[in-house]
Amino acid sequence: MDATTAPHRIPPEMPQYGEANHIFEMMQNMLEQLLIYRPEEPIPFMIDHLQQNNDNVPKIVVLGPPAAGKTTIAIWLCKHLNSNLLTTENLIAKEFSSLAAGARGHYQKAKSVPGTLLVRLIQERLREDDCVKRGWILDGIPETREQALTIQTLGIIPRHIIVLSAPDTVLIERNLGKRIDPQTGEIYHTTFDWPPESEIQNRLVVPTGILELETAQKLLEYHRNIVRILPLYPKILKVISADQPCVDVFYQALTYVQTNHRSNAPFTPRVLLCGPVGSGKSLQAALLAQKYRLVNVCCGQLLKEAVADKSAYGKVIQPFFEKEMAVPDNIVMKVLCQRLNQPDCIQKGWVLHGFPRDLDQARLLDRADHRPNRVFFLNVPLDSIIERVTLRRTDPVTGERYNARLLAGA
Ligand SMILES: Nc1nc2c(ncn2[C@@H]2O[C@H](COP(=O)(O)OP(=O)(O)OP(=O)(O)O)[C@@H](O)[C@H]2O)c(=O)[nH]1
Ligand SMILES: Nc1ncnc2c1ncn2[C@@H]1O[C@H](COP(=O)(O)OP(=O)(O)O)[C@@H](O)[C@H]1O
Repeated sequence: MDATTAPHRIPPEMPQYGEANHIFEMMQNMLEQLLIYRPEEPIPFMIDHLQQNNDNVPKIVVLGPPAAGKTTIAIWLCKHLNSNLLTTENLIAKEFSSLAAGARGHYQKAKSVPGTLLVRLIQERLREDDCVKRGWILDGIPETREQALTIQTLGIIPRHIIVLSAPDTVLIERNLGKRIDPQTGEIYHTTFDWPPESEIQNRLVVPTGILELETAQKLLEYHRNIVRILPLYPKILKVISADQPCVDVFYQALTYVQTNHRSNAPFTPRVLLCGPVGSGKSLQAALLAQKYRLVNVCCGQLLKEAVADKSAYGKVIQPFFEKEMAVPDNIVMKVLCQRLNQPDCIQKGWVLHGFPRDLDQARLLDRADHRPNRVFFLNVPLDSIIERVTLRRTDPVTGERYNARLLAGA
């Protein structure tokens, strides 16, 4: 094959650098902001965007019916993630803001704020330094599809959306026990979350809007709106049952908001299967290689092939095989790297098993820039291992491995 038609050899360090530094996601976020804001001067805008370096700060929305625990969970997430809580109440309470003053007027009259005004308040708040640097958590906003669409067009794109859910009857009952600490804004409950300190107990107040009929009306409004909002966020939302202890809801929410979504970045799987002898590494490797068109790299097999081919490395390895001694790590690494550096492994990706077998070998693999991006440990009880290995049969012609019990049953 002449040089002009040979596949371009992509050094493995290129895709690995892109993955390790999330270059694709960084460029994708910047492109998104450019298209949303369409700045007159794109280059200064991009420089400013990159200097903000806030692609990975929390950008969370907590939705749910009344009494589901939105505010409770949002407050706990804010504390844990050191981020900023945005609620209708604290947005309109903002001082020295004509927008907020206008919104307070509406809220005092109708106990609600017009959607367009609320979204402008959010936009104003998110431009502030603390939200840019430490992210934000929106509690119960957007309330309608129209608000969600306006928020999106303003470039306010959440990274995670938590949707709490619980039966209406549970929520109506639960809301009756809601109590608020007027000093700290903390939320408690007469049954599920009563403060131990008598000083706090004595100053708790009963919030408005928690009576059965009021909660039932809010539930109707919520159910009417939520079914029109959720389709706008197909890939970034998680529904969590709020009909369980607060702490359990919180940890499920925290786990979710701390995961990164699968990005559209080009991804070359470099899979490592670890596990004791007989745990099924070879079998799973063959299945993964077939399903995802990966190169199946069995370290033991590579060494045997080198010896069988009488290659330069094979001649060095053979004496170790004959004496049934472990082949030195540096020689194993040379054979392995020779295989992993081949175009098929770089372009298709690989599933490696039988190496590393210890920490020194793992460090050698890491230093050789063949870092796996998916690692699985096959954990099998000892008695199963013993049964499998004793029942293992290998086809001397193909090298295929079988289980005598499964063969007998075949
Ligand atoms: N029941 C059962 N048997 C399995 C499974 N995976 C593998 N085996 C059998 O267990 C034996 C060992 O499987 P292998 O895939 O060779 O295990 P391995 O981890 O590659 O073993 P080594 O290469 O020696 O470390 C074979 O006889 C397989 O047929 C499994 O998931 N369930
Ligand atoms: N998972 C839960 N189990 C029991 N009570 C809860 C739970 N989540 C919240 N609460 C209580 O229910 C009441 C309403 O919680 P709140 O966070 O204000 O809900 P929302 O903001 O969704 O209206 C509060 O008294 C709170 O302590």
